[in-house]
Amino acid sequence: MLSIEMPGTTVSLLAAAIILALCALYRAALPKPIPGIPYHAASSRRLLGNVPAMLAYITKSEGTFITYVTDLMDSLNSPIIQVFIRPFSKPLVILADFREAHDLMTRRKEFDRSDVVGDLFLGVAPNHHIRQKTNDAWKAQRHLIQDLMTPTFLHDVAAPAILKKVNLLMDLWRAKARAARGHPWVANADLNHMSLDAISAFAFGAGFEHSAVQPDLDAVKAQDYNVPSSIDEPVVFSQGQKDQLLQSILDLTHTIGEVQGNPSPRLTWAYVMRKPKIKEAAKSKDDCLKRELQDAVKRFESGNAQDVKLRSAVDRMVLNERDLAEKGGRPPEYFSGVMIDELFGFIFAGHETTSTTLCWGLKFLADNKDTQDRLREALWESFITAKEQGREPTIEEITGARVPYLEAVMEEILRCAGAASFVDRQAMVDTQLLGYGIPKGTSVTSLVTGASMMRPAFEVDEDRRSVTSQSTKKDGRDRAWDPSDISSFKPERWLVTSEKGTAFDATAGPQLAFGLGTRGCYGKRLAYVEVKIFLIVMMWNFELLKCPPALSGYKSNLYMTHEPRSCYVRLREVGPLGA
Ligand code: HEM
Repeated sequence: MLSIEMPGTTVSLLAAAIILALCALYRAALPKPIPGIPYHAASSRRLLGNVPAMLAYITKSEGTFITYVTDLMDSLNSPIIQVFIRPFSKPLVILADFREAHDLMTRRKEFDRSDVVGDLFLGVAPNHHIRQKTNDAWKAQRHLIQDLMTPTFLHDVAAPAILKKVNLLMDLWRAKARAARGHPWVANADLNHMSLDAISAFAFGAGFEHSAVQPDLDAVKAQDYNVPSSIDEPVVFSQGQKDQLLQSILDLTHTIGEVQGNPSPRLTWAYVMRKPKIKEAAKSKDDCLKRELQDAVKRFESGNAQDVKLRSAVDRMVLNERDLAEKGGRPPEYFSGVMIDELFGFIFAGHETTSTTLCWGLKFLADNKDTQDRLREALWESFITAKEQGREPTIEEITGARVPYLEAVMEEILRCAGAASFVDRQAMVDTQLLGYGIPKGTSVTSLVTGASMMRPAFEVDEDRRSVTSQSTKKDGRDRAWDPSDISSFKPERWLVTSEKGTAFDATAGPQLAFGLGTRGCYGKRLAYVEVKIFLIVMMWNFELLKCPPALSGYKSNLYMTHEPRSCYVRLREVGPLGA
């Protein structure tokens, strides 16, 4: 047997070298606070930074990362703090000040899309433009999905398809309301499935054969339900079996939530994407997207492209790629990774964000009867012909209507929900924020429902603000909510009254729900269309009754979006079609 003998001094030197290397590694992993920006002192001395304190807080208070940093900001009395959540990485800077966030996103060229967001979608859509910095490649890729948010496309193609899906949800709710006989039931999945059907209809057309709501409706109709003895006890409805494709899509989007806030997202993705279930889900999703693209290409190639009616976002993207290829003198790449990921992007960016917003909306409306009554009155007045004829408003009536109170309700739901709870940017150079030095590469995340948005703002010395932020104030273009009712759900804050009457003012005060600036939400207009159709049709058909306090809490979960923990509905049929 071969044995290696080492002299004692060599062993000691080796041991010392290992100890030194471990010490250096330990030091490198320890948080490196950015000078001046407040932080939790004890966390700065721990390898895992704020993570242990945050987990303890979340367990104790049933809070989330959002409530943790909000409380930390309060205790440090600062609109800007830093937290340490990734070993070996720069601190994450958290900002809760609308004026500075607005300035940073709309006027400060030193900030761009952050790597944190890029990492979040790495596994499911590595080629999606959300991961790119704002450069020529990003601009070129956005051409692929141009014209999808024009009023013509939204009103003529998207809205009718979405209305069909909302109507299917109304059928489900009629069936449930009749079976529930005044009892509440949990509605998160209903809205989640309707939003998945709606965004799929936008992406693939109203004729897309997969539906998440239909099996739920079939399941409710197939069963007799016994209601509990107490009227406040919820009825538990069984869900239908989803087909393989929709289940795959749900599984894939769910993985994004698992990676959110993870200290090493790249490693996690490498692991997650190798799981057999997720690998299979990704294949099933890719096969479906390729099939949809192939069908669209075939339709356009078999006839005169000008005469083929646009049915979906896939159709528009195929035409865009054809035109871009022609202009660039290259063959079209209809089935590239970029086309596939951009298409899937509609779903991962537009599905849960919208359904979570609607879940919060149901809660706010159920708990604010006056708002609900006023909204229904405003809708009855706007769609007077439909009401008199005892029918639902048509899609033309819906898309053509401007109802100030409805717009105010939508804006207020978006403000209070904060479904996408952070808006990220990254410093591309060494720069300044609220008077503190921000090293190049630092990610800065703005809280969508933090101070100045849903809580009174922190005081900030004017001279700590950026030059551009100061000039906004001097020009009288800064906006702030009245701190006395900033936390309340109050649609009226978005209305202005003049001698011409009452109008909706989108600039009445701070709003960060869709981010801001060049990298603000691409799908914002589609989201408004979906929320508008849903609210009109839902208000037309149902009254949302208050649920018992035990089912009406405002605690939330933070996965991919900021979701209400309990979203129950108790529905009574109303209106011209009501019982
Ligand atoms: C109520 C629903 C929605 C909310 C609350 C929401 C919110 C957001 C937010 C906060 C951002 C980041 C903006 C920024 O960094 O400034 C974003 C980006 C984005 N959203 Fe939405 N979104 C919604 C619906 C949609 C829909 C329906 C789609 C597509 C069909 C969509 C597609 C996107 C895309 C592609 C981006 C990335 C844009 C870029 O990086 O250039 N979103 N969204």
